[in-house]
Amino acid sequence: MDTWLGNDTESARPIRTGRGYHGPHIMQTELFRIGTRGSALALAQAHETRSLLMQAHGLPEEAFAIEIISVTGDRIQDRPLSEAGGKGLFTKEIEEALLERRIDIAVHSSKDMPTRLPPGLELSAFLEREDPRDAFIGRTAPTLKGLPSGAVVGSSSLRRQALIRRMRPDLDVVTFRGNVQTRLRKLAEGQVDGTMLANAGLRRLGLAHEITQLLPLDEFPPAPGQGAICVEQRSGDLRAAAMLEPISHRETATALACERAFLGALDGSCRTPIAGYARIEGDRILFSGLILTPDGTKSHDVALDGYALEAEALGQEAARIVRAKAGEEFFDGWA
Ligand SMILES: NCc1[nH]cc(CCC(=O)O)c1CC(=O)O
Repeated sequence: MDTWLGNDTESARPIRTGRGYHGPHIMQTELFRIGTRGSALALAQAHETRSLLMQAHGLPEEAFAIEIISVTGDRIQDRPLSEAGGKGLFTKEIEEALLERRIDIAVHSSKDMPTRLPPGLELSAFLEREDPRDAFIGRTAPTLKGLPSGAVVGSSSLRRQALIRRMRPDLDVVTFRGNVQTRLRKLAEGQVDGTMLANAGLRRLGLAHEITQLLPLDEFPPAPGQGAICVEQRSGDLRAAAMLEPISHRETATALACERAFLGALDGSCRTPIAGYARIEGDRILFSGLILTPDGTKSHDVALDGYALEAEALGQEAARIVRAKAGEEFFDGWA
């Protein structure tokens, strides 16, 4: 068994943790393995999670191993992911590693997580959410509204493409893939006049200075889960649950339960432009959702509030409302 204190019985003493849990099931000297994709953003998120765990449990860095796992979504670079089909392009191999016990937890962007997880796995922690807004990075104009007619904006997200077309039908929206750094390089090379990325991701990468405009939430609502890191574990793994419990952020978890219920009830796939954002105020939750056609010409919105305790039911209710407003034919053409 790998331990970070070595197998020498002298040094393999139990660790006292600050707020510790001391159940007999917990082998505190055993390495805790954190699985992640290898992109710079994924690694930044895994490091952030590790720091929080170190702080919460008074553990040194050596208590953790960060395991990089290659996923299909990162290997496909030549076509839009919506064409590659299937859900979980960023999660499948990582979830296999979890189920095979090669890792103890997996750190993800909530936005990339399918609403239904494989049996035996669960999302057991959501870290405090970063700013959920989308950011515009303009090369020839600082704002989306300031771009001249015919300017080219690159985005790989169907939601962003639809929202840009809704706001500026006169722009040329092109598919733009690659990780954050690749997209910034393509922008600098002049392939496009501007691009959109999540403020949260840019901040985590120390690239917030590249942003020329932050889009308001009402004009440019984010994807469900945007800006929130989530952690997945095997159901019933008490050691992982105890490790994650102190770093989980309750308000974020509540907001995410609502947003993911909305997405799940709409059966959101990669081909459906769906936006949804929930915020907590005291014991209340306020949700707004939007569905669009990919060309941005038609959209239906919904805004609801309720008790935070009913977050999931509120998300489902919002989905029913927006579905009824849109009519089933709205989904037919492009579902
Ligand atoms: N699909 C890629 C992805 N997944 C999560 C983020 C941003 C970080 C976040 O939303 O937490 C990004 C990049 C982007 O949209 O700019």
